[in-house]
Amino acid sequence: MTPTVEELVEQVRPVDRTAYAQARERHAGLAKPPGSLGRLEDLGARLAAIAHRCPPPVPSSPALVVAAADHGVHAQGVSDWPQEVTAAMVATVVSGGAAVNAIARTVGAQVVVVDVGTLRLGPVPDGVRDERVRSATRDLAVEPAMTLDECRTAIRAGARVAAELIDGGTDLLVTGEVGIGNTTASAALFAAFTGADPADVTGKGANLDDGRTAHKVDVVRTALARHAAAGRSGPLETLASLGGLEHAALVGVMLAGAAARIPVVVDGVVTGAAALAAVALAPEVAGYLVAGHTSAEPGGRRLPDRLGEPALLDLSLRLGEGTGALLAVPLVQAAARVLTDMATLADVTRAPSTLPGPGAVDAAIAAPAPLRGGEACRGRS
Ligand SMILES: O=C(O)c1ccc[n+]([C@@H]2O[C@H](COP(=O)([O-])O)[C@@H](O)[C@H]2O)c1
Ligand SMILES: Cc1cc2nc[nH]c2cc1C
Repeated sequence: MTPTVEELVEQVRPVDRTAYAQARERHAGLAKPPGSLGRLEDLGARLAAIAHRCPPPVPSSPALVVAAADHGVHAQGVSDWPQEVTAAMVATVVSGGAAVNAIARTVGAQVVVVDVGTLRLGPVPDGVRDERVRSATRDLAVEPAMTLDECRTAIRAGARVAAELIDGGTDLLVTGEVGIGNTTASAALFAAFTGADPADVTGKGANLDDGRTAHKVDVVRTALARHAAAGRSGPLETLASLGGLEHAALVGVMLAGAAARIPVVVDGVVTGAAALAAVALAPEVAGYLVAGHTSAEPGGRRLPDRLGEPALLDLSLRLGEGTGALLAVPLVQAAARVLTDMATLADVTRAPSTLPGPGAVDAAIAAPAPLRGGEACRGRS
């Protein structure tokens, strides 16, 4: 039985501050000037906190979950593309021809496509996980996009897919999505969860021109006013009112990953909007999320602030699918491997003859404070 949304929230425990501190201390004693691996050290310490152990395991089986759905708000003219492109891109991803497949092959990640609500007349194609809740959301500018039940069902579908992957050995979850019109829903979620003005978090999505982007801002504004007029509401109501079925499914992926103490890499503005909803539902989830890249879409630029750390990459990507998150996978693996594989300064002191410059190394490593011992975790012995 898939847990309820409340049970999923309940299963998320805080990350482990002790493992974090141990990793920080270990970093200080590794064979490098302290702090010289910069943000890779920050990430390594966070991975230890996520795994509740130091050193953290080196992720070897990353899996990307691409959640797909369509959007009723498309009727407002907020996208340059027909809705059929969503189903077409789902078929492309499952057949291996999308950008995300090229990157997944490069970084050795499994790709799982989950249809939670695309518009289609027939069955979903072979190879696509069929978790359709309904055929597209309602128009969020005029009414709640989902009922609470539909929203819960999509969250639980995402959690179920993630839990099955984790049972099968996945040790790093990567989030992705496809959904024509979903940058409008994402902008609405960013505005609702951060208090930002719609003009500051709404962009051209998949190449909308300037005039129609201004109209898109108005649509987001209308949706927020409608939602506000409906009265005070919690995170689930906000997600159901303004989000998409793929946002909800990705919330489920994030909750399940956090519950299993597995890092979850966030992609662009769409998965970022899902991350805001997940953190609003279960604040401890934030500790398990890694911002993979900064999307060029304006909302995406705000995500790192909300997660409390800069994204790992900024390559001006604005495609979605999970492309930027997947590109960050080797960084996550390297950050963990540094903590498991590197020699310590103490090891180096014991074997100075293996390093160049007779006497120079001894002198150089005499300068840093020696390991205090006891607290730092051990990597290779
Ligand atoms: O994730 C992002 O940062 C991102 C930024 C711009 C566009 N997208 C993708 O473009 C599609 C939505 O664009 P639009 O203009 O139809 O809202 C959807 O399939 C997303 O995957 C995604
Ligand atoms: C072609 C295309 C590919 C995509 N991949 C993710 N969103 C997309 C939107 C479009 C339009």
